[in-house]
Amino acid sequence: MAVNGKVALVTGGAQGIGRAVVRTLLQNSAKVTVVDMNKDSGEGSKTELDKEFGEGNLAFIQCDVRDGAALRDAFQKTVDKFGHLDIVINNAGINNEKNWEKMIEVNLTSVIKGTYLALEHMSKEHGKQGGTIINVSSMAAFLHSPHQPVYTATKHGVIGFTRVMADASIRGDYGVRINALCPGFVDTPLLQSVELEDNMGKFVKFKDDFKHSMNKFGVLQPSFIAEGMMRLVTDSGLNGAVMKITCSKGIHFHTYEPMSV
Ligand SMILES: NC(=O)C1=CN([C@@H]2O[C@H](COP(=O)(O)OP(=O)(O)OC[C@H]3O[C@@H](n4cnc5c(N)ncnc54)[C@H](O)[C@@H]3O)[C@@H](O)[C@H]2O)C=CC1
Ligand SMILES: CCCCC/C=C\C=C\C(=O)C/C=C\C/C=C\CCCC(=O)O
Repeated sequence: MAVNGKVALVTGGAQGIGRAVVRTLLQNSAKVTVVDMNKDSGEGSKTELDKEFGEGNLAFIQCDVRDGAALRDAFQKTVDKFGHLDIVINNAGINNEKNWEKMIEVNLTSVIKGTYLALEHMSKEHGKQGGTIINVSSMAAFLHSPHQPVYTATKHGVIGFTRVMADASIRGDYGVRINALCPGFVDTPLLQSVELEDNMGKFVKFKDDFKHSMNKFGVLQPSFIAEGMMRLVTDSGLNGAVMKITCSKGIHFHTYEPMSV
């Protein structure tokens, strides 16, 4: 899929990985809606990106992705403003082992909601023209990040859900590609949460282990994750692929046994 003239919606796009992805989409002449709960960084980012790429290409909608009605409204507003929807990146995520029920809502339930809403606006089943969905998981889904049980569970969940939906899309002829992206450690504000009892709860006592892991595996830059994301968006041969990005191997794909049915 060529990105020029396409319309994208990125959750959690106000900072970190999401912001880098938004910037790359704008560089490639897409129209983009950022859906994020953080008003200050969302508006600040919009001001900067408007200066760089011109006004009218980027919309910011303040929205907590856990609020299903508000998320639905954000999708509708994107279509009302830009005319259609082609690319949805379910990226918003948190690290909070203390409030783990909230983390499941943000990291998994909202990815499911975002995927179903994306299909309503893009699937041929709904009379739409097709598109692509990328759900952000993590290398934690493969390495079972130590002392991070619920974060790890949510990221496993994102992969399972995404792979099944990719298969459903083929069988149902939705015309929508659905992929998961799994970065290793990335230099964003989320990474700093590892130091905080408010985020890690009783697991904060293992913060030195986490830092050791980061030193061992290395920390990626958000722009490199955006590069991987663009490959998933543009390569129409990749439905259902699970992309991994690490310092040691760069951008690569997880391989699975073929399904027996
Ligand atoms: N930073 C890292 O090392 C890695 C991050 N990831 C995943 O990448 C995704 C993005 O993470 P980062 O950019 O690192 O985090 P970040 O904390 O820098 O940015 C996350 C963005 O999501 C927004 N957000 C959080 N909860 C929200 C909610 N309920 N509703 C709407 N917006 C919400 C925040 O306001 C923020 O702008 C997450 O899903 C994360 O789990 C995956 C692997 C590694
Ligand atoms: C384990 C500490 C987590 C701190 C929480 C904040 C950020 C979350 C980060 C991730 O999602 C990534 C987690 C784990 C995988 C890290 C590296 C894998 C690299 C593997 C390799 O290079 O082969």
